[in-house]
Amino acid sequence: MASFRALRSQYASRLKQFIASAKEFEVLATVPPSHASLPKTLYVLDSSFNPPTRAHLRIASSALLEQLEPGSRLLLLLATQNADKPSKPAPFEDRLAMMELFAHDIRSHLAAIHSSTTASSMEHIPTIDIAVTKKPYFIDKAAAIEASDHYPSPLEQVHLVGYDTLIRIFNPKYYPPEHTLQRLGPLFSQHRLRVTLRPGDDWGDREEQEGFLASLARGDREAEGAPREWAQKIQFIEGRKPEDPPVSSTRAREAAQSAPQDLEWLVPDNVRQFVLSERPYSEESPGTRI
Ligand SMILES: Nc1ncnc2c1ncn2[C@@H]1O[C@H](COP(=O)(O)OP(=O)(O)OP(=O)(O)O)[C@@H](O)[C@H]1O
Ligand SMILES: NC(=O)c1ccc[n+]([C@@H]2O[C@H](COP(=O)(O)O)[C@@H](O)[C@H]2O)c1
Repeated sequence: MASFRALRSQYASRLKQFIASAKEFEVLATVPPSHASLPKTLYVLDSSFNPPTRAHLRIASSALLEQLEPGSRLLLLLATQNADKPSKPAPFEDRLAMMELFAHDIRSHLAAIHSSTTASSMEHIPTIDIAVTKKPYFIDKAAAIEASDHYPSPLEQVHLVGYDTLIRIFNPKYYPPEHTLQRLGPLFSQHRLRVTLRPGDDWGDREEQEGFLASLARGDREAEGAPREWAQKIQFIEGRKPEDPPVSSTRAREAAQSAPQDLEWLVPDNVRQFVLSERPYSEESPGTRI
């Protein structure tokens, strides 16, 4: 693995080229870098990776463990523009460097689980792509990935999101000028969502979250343009256990500033080393921002 500084500067220059280009989506790196076989399923984890956390690790690895076979591929996707937060002149290169370190964390995690069940080889551990997009909405991210010559076509995408993001995908305010959910049609005709429950004060308890899918399946959202059949394209996954503390990037950024010992359970090992060594969230650092 390259040094943290070298990683950051590699990504800074690749990112600059991407931003200056007309491209909407680009794979900047692949872990491991060798030529991988063509994927049959593409799992996509879109995040701000600010920083990648153990929640992201669980979301990605539980999906990949469902079918640990050659043919699954994971795409870690960073959007240079967010649906809600204003874009800022950003040192995204820190996040991209952390995404690459996170890719190694995911592969080590999968290898450790795999080797405890079989005589292991890294061959079965999925390849991970690190990519950027200029598109903030999932419908456009999915279309930009489809249009990319990096992957075979057609290829089913499984978007890995938390419950809070599912709610936002189903908010008609994002789909002007008609503001109907029909715009999600192309996403659900070809792709799926794998949603991790995120029980808590902000988004309701587990029963309330499961109620979302039941309501969609009953046809309660058809007047807004969401046919009941879409419920079959959405899989709900158990989140953290009630006794475990909630993990978020916000909490990891706070820990980096005031309780670095908590980073141990908030972020995976390689990411933690980067955060402790490069201090992207310290007051003086130009990397501090949401
Ligand atoms: N603890 C969690 N449980 C379930 N889903 C999660 C969790 N953490 C993140 N996700 C999901 O992972 C995706 C990427 O997360 P994101 O980068 O927004 O992390 P975050 O921790 O919510 O960030 P921040 O705290 O900076 O708002 C989103 O779809 C989000 O819903
Ligand atoms: N309707 C949508 O597709 C939609 C709505 C809100 C957020 N998003 C995206 O979800 C991702 C996570 O957003 P936050 O970092 O704000 O939690 C971002 O890439 C954001 O642009 C998409």
